[in-house]
Amino acid sequence: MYSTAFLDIPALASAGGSVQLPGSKSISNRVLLLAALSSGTTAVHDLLDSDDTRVMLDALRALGCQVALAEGTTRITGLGDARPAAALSLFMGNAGTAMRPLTAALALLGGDYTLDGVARMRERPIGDLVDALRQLGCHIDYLGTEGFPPLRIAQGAGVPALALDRPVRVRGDVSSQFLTALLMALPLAAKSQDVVIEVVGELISKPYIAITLALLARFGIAVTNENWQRFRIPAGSRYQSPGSIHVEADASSASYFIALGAIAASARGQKGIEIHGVGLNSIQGDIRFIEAAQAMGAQVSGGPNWLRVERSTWPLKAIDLDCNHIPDAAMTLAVMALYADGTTVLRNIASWRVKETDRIAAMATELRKLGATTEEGPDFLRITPPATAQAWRAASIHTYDDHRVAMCFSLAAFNPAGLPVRIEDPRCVAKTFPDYFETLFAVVQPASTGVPVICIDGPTASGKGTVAAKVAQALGYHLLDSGSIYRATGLAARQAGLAIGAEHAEAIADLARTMALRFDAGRVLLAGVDVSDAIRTEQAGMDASLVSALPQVRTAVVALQLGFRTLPGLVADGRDMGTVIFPAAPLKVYLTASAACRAERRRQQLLARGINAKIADLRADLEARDARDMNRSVAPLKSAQDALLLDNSELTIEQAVAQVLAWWQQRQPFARSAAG
Ligand SMILES: Nc1ncnc2c1ncn2[C@@H]1O[C@H](COP(=O)(O)OP(=O)(O)OP(=O)(O)O)[C@@H](O)[C@H]1O
Ligand SMILES: Nc1ccn([C@@H]2O[C@H](COP(=O)(O)O)[C@@H](O)[C@H]2O)c(=O)n1
Repeated sequence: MYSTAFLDIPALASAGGSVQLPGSKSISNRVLLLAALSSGTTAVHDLLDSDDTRVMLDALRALGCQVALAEGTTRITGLGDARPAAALSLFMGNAGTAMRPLTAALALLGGDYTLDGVARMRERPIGDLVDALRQLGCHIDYLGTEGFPPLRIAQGAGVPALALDRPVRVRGDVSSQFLTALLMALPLAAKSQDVVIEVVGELISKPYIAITLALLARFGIAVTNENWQRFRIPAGSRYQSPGSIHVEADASSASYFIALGAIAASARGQKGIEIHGVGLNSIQGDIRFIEAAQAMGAQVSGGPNWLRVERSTWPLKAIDLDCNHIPDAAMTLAVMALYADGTTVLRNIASWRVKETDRIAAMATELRKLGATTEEGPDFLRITPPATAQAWRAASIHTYDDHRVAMCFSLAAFNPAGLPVRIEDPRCVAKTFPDYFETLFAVVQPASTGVPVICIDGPTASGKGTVAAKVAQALGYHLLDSGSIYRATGLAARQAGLAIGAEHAEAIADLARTMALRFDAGRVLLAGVDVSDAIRTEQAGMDASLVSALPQVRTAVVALQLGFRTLPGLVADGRDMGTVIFPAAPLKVYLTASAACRAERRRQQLLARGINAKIADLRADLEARDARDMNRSVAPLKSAQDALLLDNSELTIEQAVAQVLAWWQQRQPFARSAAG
């Protein structure tokens, strides 16, 4: 997951391969609550692991449910007749699928609870649900603004006598989650008589209600659906754990990859994108996004648990669509509209205004930043794509703490202008799809501009490694510590009993080419053994300097280094990154510091490892190493002609990092366009 301030996605050209989607958020949180309300233990397979499901799990644990995770299966032991003795404060984050159903369930369980969430949750309406529960006789108070969280459910003395002799009425035209919440909770009250729920107004998002009904049936509650207007829960209803249940992958998450297949040219040798975990028979309403994508020109095939999507009509066809049946996935259509042959209109999407953010306003604003023309109404959005490739702009997409905004705008990186897209706060995808960007990067290829590389070269102990690691971390880029490749080669040569010199150049080059070197979470593994410390000694540095002077060895490790250049970008540190390995890199830094300063830094570094070395010796060693690195015949250490010099003798690490990042920002197009 990317936890950086922003994530720059370079211009993309094609896609191909297969993706496995995470479990559905809607199904996961419904299953968790139903398992909690049942007696016995339910084994939940493929549960989504995300912010919103964690919120639900935390709440269930606080209520007294046992939750155990082992080998990808979550086991929930239901509450049975147990109730928490003391008052509980529950934090719901921004998870509507936890806040609404838990409010109803807790009101019907009895007890004292406070339910709150993040600032946006306090703006998301819940009044219609609370009204319905109050009608029944439940005691619920608002602790802030009327109609919005935080709430207090105050039924320490137990659930009051409920008015079940008449239908419970709830509005269906603001959020279908209110009805879902009642449907999941009211079986608790349907003991000696049927409970009837009556929908007031047109019921929106019926497919989500269909999911609720299907899952209730799996947990033993057979609700009668009377034309989506009345729902009857039969007397004597009891939640019964199915024992084991599988969570289908998220159909809304599939929308980004369906759109990807529709937008991106197939990568060489590939036939579009294959999506696993959800298929044509999905119980989720958002699967009907496929029909919308097909209407725009996508070619979609599939089976029970998989889909394949290929680009067909190009440009895509503009559509005018009532999106009430696919409220979440329809946001993806708004970005597909950027690639259409005219104006697309998405209608009947008023519910977007009360989601994680006001999604109509958010989408309109961010699409405009890219160069599109948009018009928004109370329940529609009209999108006209940029008229020409030149009319596209590199935008920094504000994501409003809304996972779907972040995910769907990643697809703007296929713009014909070859511009990158900046996604602000990429971590927000953790709500439903923590590894979204990693999954995307595994199946897309960059445009001709390539994957960006920042090179940081310089002499020994100038701070290259430290600065490079921090720059990479700030940008979410990969890191190539090229020195460690030479260090590992030196170690491998010693282990093989080879003296390091020209006479063994071929043998050492063979070792370098074939050694099983792996970089894993900051550790260096040689033939499966962690050699991170062994290659950091002063002797290993000298050996590295010797092997790196052998031309055969340098050639042997070129491909390995080039292989690090993967999406979304690379920071490479070494001696010849900017001069030889990545000569076209868009930013090259030559990082240096005075010899005295570098020797002192090295002394401090060794002291931290409990090694006391003389500063004069250290300085002599590093000057000898620099001299060899600078004077060897191949790829000598020198500043690339187009490198920027950074002498950090007088800088802190943070200042050096800030300078490199500032130079990188100057090379980005976002700053200019973000204001526009
Ligand atoms: N302003 C600074 N910038 C970078 N590093 C600094 C700075 N001040 C102190 N240091 C310290 O200098 C030491 C050497 O840094 P580092 O190991 O990153 O250098 P290097 O150039 O990668 O060395 P080598 O060439 O041996 O791999 C580290 O302990 C680092 O914390
Ligand atoms: N691109 C590179 C990187 C390193 N070397 C040689 O390896 C030695 C060790 O490098 P460190 O950065 O880990 O200290 C270094 O002294 C160089 O001789 C290289 O040649 N090219």
